[in-house]
Amino acid sequence: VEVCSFTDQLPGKCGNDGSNKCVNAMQKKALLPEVKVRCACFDHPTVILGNYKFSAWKTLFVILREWKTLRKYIDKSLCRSKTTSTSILQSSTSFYLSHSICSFAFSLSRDSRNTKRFVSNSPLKIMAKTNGVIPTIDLGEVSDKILNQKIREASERWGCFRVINHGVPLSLMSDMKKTVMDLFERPYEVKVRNTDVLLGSGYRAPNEINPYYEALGLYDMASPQAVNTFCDQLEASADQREIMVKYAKAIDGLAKDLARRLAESYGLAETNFFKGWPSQFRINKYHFQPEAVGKLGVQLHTDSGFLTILQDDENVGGLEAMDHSSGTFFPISPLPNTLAINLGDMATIWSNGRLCNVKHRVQCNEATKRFSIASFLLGPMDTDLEPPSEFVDAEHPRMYKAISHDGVRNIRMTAKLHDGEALKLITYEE
Ligand SMILES: O=C(O)CCC(=O)C(=O)O
Ligand SMILES: [Fe+2]
Repeated sequence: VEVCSFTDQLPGKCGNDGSNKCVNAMQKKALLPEVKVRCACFDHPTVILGNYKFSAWKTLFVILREWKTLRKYIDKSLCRSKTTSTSILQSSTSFYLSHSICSFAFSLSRDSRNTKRFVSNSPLKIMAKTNGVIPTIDLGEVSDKILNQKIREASERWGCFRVINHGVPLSLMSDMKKTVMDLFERPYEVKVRNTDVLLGSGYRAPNEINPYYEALGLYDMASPQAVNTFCDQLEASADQREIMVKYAKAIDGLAKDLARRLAESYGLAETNFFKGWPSQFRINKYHFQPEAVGKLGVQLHTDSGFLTILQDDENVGGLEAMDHSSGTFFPISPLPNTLAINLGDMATIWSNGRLCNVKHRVQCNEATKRFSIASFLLGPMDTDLEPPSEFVDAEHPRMYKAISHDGVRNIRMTAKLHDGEALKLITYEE
C-alpha cells in the first residue's frame, strides 16, 4: 500500500485524494497503538510540485495540457523514473503523483513557451532545475515531540534530510573547511602517512578508475588520541588540531543526539542504544576536470553505518540521492550553514526495515574542485546489532539476521555490494 509520508514543509500533503486507503495504512504503520496518525491530505488534497503546492485540479489541468510533450519525453526514455505513462494516467485520475513527475510537470508548465528546449534537455539538467525535495529540519524546534516526529518521518521516507540550527558553530564549520582544504595541499608523501586503521579508512589517492576523487580519513573520531594521530600524520598546525578536535566533538554529539531522538520518536525504552559505537571521519576532495562533467565522482552507494553527518560543499553541488519509492534521483543542492544527514545500512537493520538507507552518489556537474566532510556514526563493532523488541511483532517479523558493523562491511566488500543490496544477504526468508 502506498502510504502518504510526504514530510516537506507541508507535512502529510502528499497529493493523495484523502482516500481511506491512505489513512488506514498510516494508522497501521504507527508503531504504538495510542499514536494516532492522520494524513493531512484527507481534508485538503494537494499536490507538491517541486517546492510549490497546487490544488489537485490545477495539477491535473497542467498534466492534461502538457500531455503530448510529457508522452514524447517518456517515449524517448529520457526519464529514468520507474513511472510509466500508464501510471501517470492512473495518477492523474487519483491525484497521486510521484514527486519526480510533479517537478517535471511543474517544469513543463514553466517552460511551456519553450518546450523544444525542454525536451532536448538531459535528465541531469532537468533535475538541476528542481530545488530538491528532502526536508530541512530546524533543530531549534521547541517541541521535542514535534522535532522527533519530523526526524523520524524524514528518515523513513527519504533516509536523508538537512538540518539548520544544528548547534555546530558556523565559524567552526568554516574553520574546518579551511583546514580540510589545507590538508589536501600536503605533498603526496605526507598524505600517504594517513594509513588505514580499518580497511579503506585512510588516504585514497586519485587513481585510474576514479581520477577525480581523493580522500583522507580517520577511524574513531570521538577519540582525541585518534584525532591527534591523524593530525601528526598530516603535520597539522596547533590551530588546525584544535579545530579538528572541537569539530569531531561537536559532530559526534550531534550524531548521537539525532540517534537518540529517533529512538524517542518510536517510544523505545532504550534511547542510548549507540553507546560505545565508534565514528569514522572522511574528508573528500573532487578534482572535477572539464572531461568529468556528467561523470560520477562517487558511485551509487549507501553508507554502511547508522547515520552520517555531511558538511557538503556550500557552493558546488553534485550530491544526488535516490527516492526509494520511485527509483528517481534528486539533487541535494548546496545550502550554506546547514548539514546533510543520511541514514545508512545499520539504521535499516536496527529499525527492522523502517528507516531508509538512502542510496546516493556524487555527480560532476561543473569543472571545479568540490570538498565535503563526512562523519559516520557506524554501529557496534564486536557485538551483533538486533532491533529493539518494540520494532518486532506479528505484523513486523524480524527482517534481518543480527550482525555487527564489521559484518556488514565485510559482506559489502566481499560481495561488492555497496548500494544497500548487501542487506538482502542477511534477510530472513519469508
Ligand atoms: O561528497 C559528498 O557529498 C558525499 C560523500 C559520500 O557520500 C560519502 O563519503 O559517503
Ligand atoms: Fe555516502
